[in-house]
Amino acid sequence: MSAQKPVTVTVTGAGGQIGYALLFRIASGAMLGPQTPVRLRLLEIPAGLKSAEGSALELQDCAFPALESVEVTDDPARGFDGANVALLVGARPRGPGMERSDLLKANGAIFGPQGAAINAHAAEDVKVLVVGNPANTNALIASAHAPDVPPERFNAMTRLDHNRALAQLAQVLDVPVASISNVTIWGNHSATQVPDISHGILTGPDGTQGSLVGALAKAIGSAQDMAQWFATTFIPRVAQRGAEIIEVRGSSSAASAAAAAIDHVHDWVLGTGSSWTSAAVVSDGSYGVPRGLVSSFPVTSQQGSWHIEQQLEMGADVRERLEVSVNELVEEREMVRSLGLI
Ligand SMILES: NC(=O)c1ccc[n+]([C@@H]2O[C@H](COP(=O)([O-])OP(=O)(O)OC[C@H]3O[C@@H](n4cnc5c(N)ncnc54)[C@H](O)[C@@H]3O)[C@@H](O)[C@H]2O)c1
Ligand SMILES: O=C(O)C[C@H](O)C(=O)O
Repeated sequence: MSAQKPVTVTVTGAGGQIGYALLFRIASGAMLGPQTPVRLRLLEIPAGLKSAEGSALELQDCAFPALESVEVTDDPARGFDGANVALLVGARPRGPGMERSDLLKANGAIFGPQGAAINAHAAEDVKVLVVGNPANTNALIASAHAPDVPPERFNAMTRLDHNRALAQLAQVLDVPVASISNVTIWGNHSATQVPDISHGILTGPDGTQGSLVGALAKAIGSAQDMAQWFATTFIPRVAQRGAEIIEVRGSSSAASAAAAAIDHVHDWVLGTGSSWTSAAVVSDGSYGVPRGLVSSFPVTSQQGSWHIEQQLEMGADVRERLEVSVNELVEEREMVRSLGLI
């Protein structure tokens, strides 16, 4: 994707909460750079069209220099036609009394056909980020219906979990977020996700780098207190932050989810540098995660492709937690298989 060439970006669920927080940042150039012309396609179901059309009017009123066009449609063939980047946000939320299998079934009916439409109509270089929950397995479903698109191009979003972890750490250490690097979220975007700080680096104001774990032990009191804080405060805080937001706000995270989607695609397309981030990508078998599952890993991006960081040492605790999260992904895959969705 060259910098000046127009990029077609499709957003599903564009009339929803995340859509409203996402569209204006894409159009302003926050995702692909201010010099990259963007053609936006807003894909909705009929019930969401009015809301998406309202956003299209507001986008026009912003007069963003990089925004070439906006089109609203409820036709997936048109919505994904020529798409270079597709953000699959629209999903069926969990309703009262709904089981996980009901949710997977309802979303299979969305992500299967959308995967097929991407396969048939998107640009050859399409990159797909699934945000709608359950994101990892929805990405698996969409990818299964797009046999001509390499599975590496279907990602699920764990960048919000990654950003949440960075923010919590920065707060405890009273340092800028940007001074913390090489933190990882492993596994599923669910309460079983595995935040891991064991390789974390803290960069001081003078550029010197030290161990994040060491700095935390100092800030919290001792290595033992730090381990206790990590297991009983930090991990639940990060892994259950989505539920906390729902409780406090009355609906799920929207602006922070949109910001994370912007970060994910920005880094995927424009590169990460040497520090890694977290993204759910198709497993190549690394770290014992079964091949083909969409699982979160530490990743860097160069020239538009993610690379899973290799040969990181993994402590017993991280390994055990990852096994639980991966087992959940395996169960979800079995469930969608038994429902005939993949
Ligand atoms: N991965 C993450 O970190 C993360 C974070 C926050 C939210 N989410 C998930 O993102 C999803 C969207 O959240 P939201 O707050 O924007 O929800 P929302 O209900 O406000 O909006 C969803 C929109 O999707 C549309 N939609 C439904 N089915 C569609 C289809 N087949 N095609 C196109 N559009 C369709 C709806 O009409 C609605 O406008 C939810 O599944 C939520 O759980 C994920
Ligand atoms: O947790 C949720 O259900 C919403 C979302 O996935 C989040 O992490 O905020």
